[in-house]
Amino acid sequence: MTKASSVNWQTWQAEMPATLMFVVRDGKVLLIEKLRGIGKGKVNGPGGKIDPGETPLECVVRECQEELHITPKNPLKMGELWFAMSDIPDIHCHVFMATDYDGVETATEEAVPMWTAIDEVPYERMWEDDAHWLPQMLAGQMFNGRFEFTGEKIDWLEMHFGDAAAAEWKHV
Ligand SMILES: Nc1[nH]c(=O)nc2c1ncn2[C@H]1C[C@H](O)[C@@H](COP(=O)(O)OP(=O)(O)OP(=O)(O)O)O1
Repeated sequence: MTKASSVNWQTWQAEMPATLMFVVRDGKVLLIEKLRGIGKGKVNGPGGKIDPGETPLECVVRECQEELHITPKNPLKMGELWFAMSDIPDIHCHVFMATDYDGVETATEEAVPMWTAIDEVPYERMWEDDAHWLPQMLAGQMFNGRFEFTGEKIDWLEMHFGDAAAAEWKHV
């Protein structure tokens, strides 16, 4: 990106903390078609808003239980995403991966499960930022990313990958 960010990221604070989970097994990733909330109609991982008093890890497990009736085992934090939005609250999203889970993935009022080959992830049906970090995360890299959106379009972005990126997370 050539233009400068219009956000002061040193002082920026999100109005909404949130989470995402990507379960990966046998070369496939468990995505959802999201039926309500922010990003309704898009493909994403399960996840949602962090409740007051909840940790990101507690939230992502609860959201997987609510949305898909599964409990991910040993979730590993992989990244943080900072979204400065134009028309919805700014979001600080904690992204996790897991390779195993209890339960049977089940469609609910919130989500329809979609096992997808890692090389067939439908980025055109996802938030625009996902193509900037999900391939790298699925290849095992930790990351952080800052994005400015107007509506659902990215105006500016900055991504970092690797251990140095994890050192910049605002929350462990
Ligand atoms: N730019 C973006 N890219 C992305 O991949 N996920 C995003 C995103 N912006 C928001 N999300 C996700 C993160 C989180 O899982 C979700 C937060 O909104 P939701 O409305 O789904 O929260 P909840 O499931 O808690 O909502 P309700 O239960 O409907 O109140 O949206």
